[in-house]
Amino acid sequence: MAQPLLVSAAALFNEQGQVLIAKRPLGSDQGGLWEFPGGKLAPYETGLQALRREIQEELGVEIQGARPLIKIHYTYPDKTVLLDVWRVQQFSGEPWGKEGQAIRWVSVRELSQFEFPAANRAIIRAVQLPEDYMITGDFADQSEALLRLQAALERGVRLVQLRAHHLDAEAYRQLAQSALEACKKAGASLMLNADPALLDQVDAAGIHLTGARLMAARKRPVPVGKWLGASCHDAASLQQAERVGADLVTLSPVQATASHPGQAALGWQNFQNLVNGALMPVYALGGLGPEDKNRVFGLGAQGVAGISRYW
Ligand SMILES: Nc1nc2c([nH]c(=O)n2[C@H]2C[C@H](O)[C@@H](COP(=O)(O)OP(=O)(O)OP(=O)(O)O)O2)c(=O)[nH]1
Ligand SMILES: [Mg+2]
Repeated sequence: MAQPLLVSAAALFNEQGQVLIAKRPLGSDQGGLWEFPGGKLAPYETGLQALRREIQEELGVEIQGARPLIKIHYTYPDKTVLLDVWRVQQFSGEPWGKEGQAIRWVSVRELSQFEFPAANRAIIRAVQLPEDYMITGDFADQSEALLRLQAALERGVRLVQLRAHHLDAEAYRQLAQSALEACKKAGASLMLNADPALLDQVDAAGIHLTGARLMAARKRPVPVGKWLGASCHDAASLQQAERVGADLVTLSPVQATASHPGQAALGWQNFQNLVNGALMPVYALGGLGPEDKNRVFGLGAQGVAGISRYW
């Protein structure tokens, strides 16, 4: 296969948390579609060097701080691109369309309303999703679960998976309804680790499929506009997640954990190789906490998911 075209691009954020998008000129590749500004690496440039140069050339701003957001290897009918996307929150200068292109600041929610090249689907998810994904752990009763949830929301958690395999369907539904109210008040998204049909009764952000539900799914089990998450452990489950249109996945166990004794750990090298082949944001799960985020960003992951260190 031909070498992929190496491209660096920036998700540039302003202080209001809006992200900058630019319109590709008509007549260019993917012309007329919106994009994250950036461009092709010159020979011998690193991704970050190309990013700095392209953002200066296209927007007239100087990047002061950037971290890896997501890498997407995507094959179009005529070419394969490797898009190396960075999250840029510190820069100097006021961006303007130096090459005559239209630019706009939009909220991350609004991003879904603009037309982007096909490779950008996963990038948009990565821009919209937070760095931490809390999975609920043990609790004695509903009130303890809600207290722990409330405390986590106050610590800043914005994506929560309600995992409670010991509850029957009715007890789970009741807890999910209360958890949803708490999450909505905090501006957080709630993922139900449950039968996708429960979304008809509990208007949560989405469904997180267990490994077994993922492998049994034939098509995307949730409507557009809801998130679909899935638990992956290897290349086959990542491929299946891609096939059913998952928006995000957890990949585990990166390290051995007390909650899943006896499961062999992937280790960092396998984790990185699997993330490189994934076409959606990947959360590292298994024995990790917030202090591991910088390491996992460097390996191409969205962030860290966890029970023990978050619950
Ligand atoms: N910059 C950017 N390119 C994208 C995005 N999504 C996507 O599929 N691409 C593709 C389109 C192009 O084939 C390639 C980027 O090339 P480019 O045209 O921006 O390269 P460049 O800025 O160096 O442009 P030029 O010097 O060739 O005019 O990656 C995106 O969000 N941003
Ligand atoms: Mg460009």
